[in-house]
Amino acid sequence: MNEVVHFGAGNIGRGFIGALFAETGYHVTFVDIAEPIIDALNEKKSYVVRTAAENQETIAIHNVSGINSKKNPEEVIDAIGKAVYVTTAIGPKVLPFIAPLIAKGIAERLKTSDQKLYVIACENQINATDLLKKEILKALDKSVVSQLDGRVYFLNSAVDRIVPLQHNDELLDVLVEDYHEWIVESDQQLPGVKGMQIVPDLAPYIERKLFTVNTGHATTAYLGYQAGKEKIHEALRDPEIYQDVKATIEETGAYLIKQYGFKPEVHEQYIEKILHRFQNPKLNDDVIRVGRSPLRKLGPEDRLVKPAREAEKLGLSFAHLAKVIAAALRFDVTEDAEAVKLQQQLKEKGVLAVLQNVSGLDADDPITQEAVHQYEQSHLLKK
Ligand SMILES: NC(=O)c1ccc[n+]([C@@H]2O[C@H](COP(=O)([O-])OP(=O)(O)OC[C@H]3O[C@@H](n4cnc5c(N)ncnc54)[C@H](O)[C@@H]3O)[C@@H](O)[C@H]2O)c1
Ligand SMILES: O=P(O)(O)OC[C@@H](O)[C@@H](O)[C@H](O)[C@H](O)CO
Repeated sequence: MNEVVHFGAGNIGRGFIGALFAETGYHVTFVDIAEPIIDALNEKKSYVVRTAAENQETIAIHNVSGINSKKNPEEVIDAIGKAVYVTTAIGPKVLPFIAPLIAKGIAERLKTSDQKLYVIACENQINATDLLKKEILKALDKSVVSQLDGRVYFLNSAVDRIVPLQHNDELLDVLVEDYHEWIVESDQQLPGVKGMQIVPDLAPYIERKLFTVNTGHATTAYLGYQAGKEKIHEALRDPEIYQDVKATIEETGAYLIKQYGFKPEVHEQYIEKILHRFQNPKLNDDVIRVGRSPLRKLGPEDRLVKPAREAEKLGLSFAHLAKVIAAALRFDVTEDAEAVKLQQQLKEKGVLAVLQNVSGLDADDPITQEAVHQYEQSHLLKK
């Protein structure tokens, strides 16, 4: 049986990427640091994925196991030696921490195997695999780096499936939406995986996904949080929030259409489909999950600031995006380490310094000015 090593046995790992591999017929070794999940994987060797849909589908996932990378890194190195794919879904900021172990696995593998290995980061970040590759290369000797060509391939990808926080009776089971899309950039055929789509140029796909699904999601979360909503579908029941979310992804849409030549009517259908997905009450998705890690989401290349800057460059509207940037600054969730850091920085340094340091936005940038204006307005609103 062909082998896959997947880092991150969390919601997307078990509910999407790992599940697709297992359904295709691969054995999936999940690598994680969450002991209970790894123990349960090794004990049960299976779990169930259920779709949050009217006609619920129940998919039994078999041929899975786990390795705790903190306790047994040498087992991870062995598993990489036998794998066809190494994939990740752990969050982009964690990639640099797992890269040295993947590098060790690759170095050992190259001593004995000529089989091709495909490395794919499945994270919500543009070119996440490039980032992982850079970190892996840093950890490898030059003599090993020179052997990678034609043997180890690093492929960027875009992943789309909403998997909320889980509240199931069984620890490993996962509730997911039925919609899913996994697009991998490659100029050659890859060993088959059910549901994986291969394209020669990922840019239009990843930007369309990140700047529509994730921009719209973040907008719902941050405006929803400000309005005291707990759930994404509840936030969208508020007509004002719904209008703001739609207007924000119309702004990113105008940029995407101009940049990539998407047909406006087709893009409009894409937007409508996404709004429909967000409103699924069976997902019961939390505002706090979707708004998580606001420092990452306010980053210069992420879902809010990047499309605002692109719109600005093209002379398009960015007022709604600026409003969401302001709302993100109000995300004050004590369980979220980045939200705590953000609020601390706002208190100590002020909003202009935060927008400069976190988002790379200068004080005299019209996006900054609009965001600061909205930030002050939202303060008045809150009181
Ligand atoms: N949940 C979604 O709807 C969704 C959809 C598309 C993409 N994504 C992306 O997928 C990635 C994972 O998201 P998620 O929702 O599955 O998160 P999650 O928190 O459910 O899963 C992440 C897993 O990574 C593990 N992990 C953390 N640090 C680790 C380390 N050093 N070594 C090994 N494992 C480690 C955690 O223990 C956890 O099990 C993120 O980049 C996210 O943006 C999520
Ligand atoms: O995972 P994040 O924190 O980058 O973003 C939160 C959600 O928007 C995200 O997980 C979506 O559910 C997902 O990207 C849908 O494909």
